[in-house]
Amino acid sequence: MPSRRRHSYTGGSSPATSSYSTTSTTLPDRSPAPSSTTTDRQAPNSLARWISGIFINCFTPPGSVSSKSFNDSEHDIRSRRSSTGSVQKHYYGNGNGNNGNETENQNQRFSFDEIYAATKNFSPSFRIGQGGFGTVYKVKLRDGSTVAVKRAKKSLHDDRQGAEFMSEIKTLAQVTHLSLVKYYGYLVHNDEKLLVVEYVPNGNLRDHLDCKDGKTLDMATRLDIATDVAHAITYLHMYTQPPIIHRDIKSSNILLTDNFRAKVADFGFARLAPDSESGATHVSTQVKGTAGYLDPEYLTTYQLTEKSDVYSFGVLLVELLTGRRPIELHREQKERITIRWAIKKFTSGDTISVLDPKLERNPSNNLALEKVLEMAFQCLAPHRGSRPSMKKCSEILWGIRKDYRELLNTSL
Ligand SMILES: Nc1ncnc2c1ncn2[C@@H]1O[C@H](COP(=O)(O)OP(=O)(O)OP(=O)(O)O)[C@@H](O)[C@H]1O
Repeated sequence: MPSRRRHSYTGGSSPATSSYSTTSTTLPDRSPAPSSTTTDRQAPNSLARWISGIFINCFTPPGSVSSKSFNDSEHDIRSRRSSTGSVQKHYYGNGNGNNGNETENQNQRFSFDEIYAATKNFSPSFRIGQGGFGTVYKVKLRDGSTVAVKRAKKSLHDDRQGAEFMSEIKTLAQVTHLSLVKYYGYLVHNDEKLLVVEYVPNGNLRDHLDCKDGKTLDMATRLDIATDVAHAITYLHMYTQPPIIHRDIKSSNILLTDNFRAKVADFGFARLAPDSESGATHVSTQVKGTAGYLDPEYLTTYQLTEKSDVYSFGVLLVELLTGRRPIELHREQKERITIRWAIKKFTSGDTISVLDPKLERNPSNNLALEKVLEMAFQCLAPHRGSRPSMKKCSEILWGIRKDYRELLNTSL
């Protein structure tokens, strides 16, 4: 498992963007939602300071989430005071919530008891992952289907985590796309909260880049994955109403199918994007995401737009091509921040040296590296206004993939 690096930036020292220069071309933004915000502050000065800021500020103050993102009335949540005086919330769906099992899922095909039995009381042998939200289990249901169950950490069962949990559910419930992990439902049972989602069988992208299964992802597969992810985020930004900003695009949130197609997971941090009609912008009092992937302009302004996802996607592209994590602390200083190192190499004309050493140097791989990196650096522009939309990224990637295949076929 990759180490967890989720951090919340809580203010204090001014986080900063990099002083690097990107390639000069600026792609037109075709995103329908406004990506500029009411204030456009000065770009900060140093990526290094920004990174260190993240490490210094790596905590989330309890109760600091500003808004509860689940609408009680919409979901028939009935609050009542328990004998101990604490407020308990119960979720009623189809009326099948017997034995303390309550579910919001209208077409319930699983119950808490079933999941509890199938995992032998959440035995570690059914565990497939661990994240900030809690532990993930692989569960075979009685109808023969397999699902992934995310069990919320008990220590996080406070209002803050509750809001996050509801946020994830609400967001997931809205979206259906081949390249997004499907939502099935959730269960609340006493102090247990379980989120039930589509099981994606082939692990996460980070583990594959680390060759945990002993096999290297070839360039064609990496391009397919990049294209799938671009399509999924484009869908969130353009085809959901209101638009959804993922907020936590990273390699451990990219899950792979048996055919190595990508599905974007983990909407726990997702928030609804600014409403394009009203022109409102989301100003959050706390920044969430993962160190190394966070948009520096979001860190400075606290204003969230789709372009924050574009930035994280740029980091992900560099990770896909180099095989390196966004932050590699074991390396010498000048190579620790992978995007900085890659940008330096690219601008000095030494692009080829950043290619994942596990990949063959050949004309088609070199072409893909050059083209994808060029686009990645546009995504990483310090100012969001200079970044392409995800739709534009999808189009460019599609073209790169086509050129790559053609060159590959001619050189065979
Ligand atoms: N739907 C799923 N199908 C298969 N495996 C999954 C699924 N969801 C999560 N996993 C596995 O569990 C791991 C942990 O997932 P989780 O989303 O809880 O945390 P994370 O993305 O690694 O970290 P963070 O909490 O910081 O986002 C994933 O990296 C993946 O390997």
